[in-house]
Amino acid sequence: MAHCTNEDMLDDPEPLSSIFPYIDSHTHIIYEKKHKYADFIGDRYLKGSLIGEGSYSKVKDTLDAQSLTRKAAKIVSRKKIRKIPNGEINVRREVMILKKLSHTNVIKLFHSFQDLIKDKLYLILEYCLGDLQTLLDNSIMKCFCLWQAKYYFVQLIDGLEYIHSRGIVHKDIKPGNMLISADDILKLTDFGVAEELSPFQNNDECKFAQGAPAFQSPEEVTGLHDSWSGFKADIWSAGVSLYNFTTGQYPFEGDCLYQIISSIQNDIVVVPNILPCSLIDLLANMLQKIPDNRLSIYSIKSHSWVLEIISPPPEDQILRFGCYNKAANSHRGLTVTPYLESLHNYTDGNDKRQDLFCLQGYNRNFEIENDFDQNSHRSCFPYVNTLINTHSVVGGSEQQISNFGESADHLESLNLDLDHLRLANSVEVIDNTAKGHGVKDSVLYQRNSKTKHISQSCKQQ
Ligand SMILES: Nc1ncnc2c1ncn2[C@@H]1O[C@H](COP(=O)(O)OP(=O)(O)OP(=O)(O)O)[C@@H](O)[C@H]1O
Repeated sequence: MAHCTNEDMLDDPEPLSSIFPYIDSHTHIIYEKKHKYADFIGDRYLKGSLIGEGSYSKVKDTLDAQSLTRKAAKIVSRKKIRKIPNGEINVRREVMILKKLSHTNVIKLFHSFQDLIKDKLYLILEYCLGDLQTLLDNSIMKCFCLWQAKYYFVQLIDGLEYIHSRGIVHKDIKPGNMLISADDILKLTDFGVAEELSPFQNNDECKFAQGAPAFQSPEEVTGLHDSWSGFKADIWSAGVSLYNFTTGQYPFEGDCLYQIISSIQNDIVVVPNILPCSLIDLLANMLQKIPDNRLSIYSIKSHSWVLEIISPPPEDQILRFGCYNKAANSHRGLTVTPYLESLHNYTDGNDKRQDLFCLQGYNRNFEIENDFDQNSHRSCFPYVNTLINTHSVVGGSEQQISNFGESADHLESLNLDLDHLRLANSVEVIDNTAKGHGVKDSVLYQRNSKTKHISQSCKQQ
């Protein structure tokens, strides 16, 4: 255990919350670093820190020890969901629906399982930086520039078109349920209240209203209808989301639920006239109170605002995760590092982690070039050791290759660039096409300011 006095603490970047203080000899406060024990979900997913919390779940940063990619583990407490009406049914429905879906703009579920002893359900999901609601809430203007609003809106419509084509009505479309991946792609999430239409049903009728009231359509909130078009209700919610993206406000508001419902039912939508006419027209037609008068996905995709090209604004006008907080990294640093250290009994002192510059690799047969002894390398760099070991047991399936991405940019998005492991630009990926799948293994590191290279032998399978 590392000890340090309170003077030492001044230079210690470790947040105080992770340090346990106690009093020694009346004069000094001695701080003892809280030990982090490696905790796996199953024998494959190493848990990192909490990245989000829902009403019955916690979402944790996770390293997939097989593919060495970053994932998000949604951990659902069954004890909590038993107290929520339909709680367990909703989670099971979400898993069932996600398993059937595969689209760029829908969150990917890699794995789901339960732990009967801990009474928990686990969903291993694609890792994202956060949701659009958080991004908007943390911005000054609370809205996107038109270019960025359109960038996300088009992806939202693509995602909706896909799920509708698979007979799924989302029922809870809102910015909080749109996650953004590290490569800035919108992912629809939270299918807990989604409805899967029966294959024998010849329409998209839904009977149960769910989701956030401010985003619900008039036909859902009034309670006057036995059923309504699920697809048109999702389009209404997408219209409310677009209104929010571009104005920072909601088209129908109120101080209480009754006022919101009354506004949705009765108020005419007012769009600020500083917005372009084509956008005003799109919003007005997506927010038509009569579902039959509302635009279809097809007409939204061919609407003039969607088709017209907007030039991107300067980078500082685009909202990014972390940009509202200068100290934060726009790609959150991987938080499993201390757990990896614990797993490998890493002790600091002469902190060789600082030497490590870049790490990326894929699959089998690493050879250590030049003077760097393999064994000392392993003891000095527990991370590399872990990664090499896990590589050696990984097969070369297409799935893993696609997890690894296609370019240096994409590799960066995998967020292996934690505090101690920074990606160098020179990560090399060759032939990522269906032809060969030959991803060139590469582990670059720097020691004593000298870049070295653990080279690869990439045989194609
Ligand atoms: N795949 C993911 N990658 C990164 N962060 C995520 C991921 N999934 C969820 N989160 C974060 O975790 C938070 C909680 O997500 P979760 O889906 O459990 O609950 P929620 O839908 O936001 O809340 P509730 O269940 O109360 O409706 C989200 O707000 C989001 O910021």
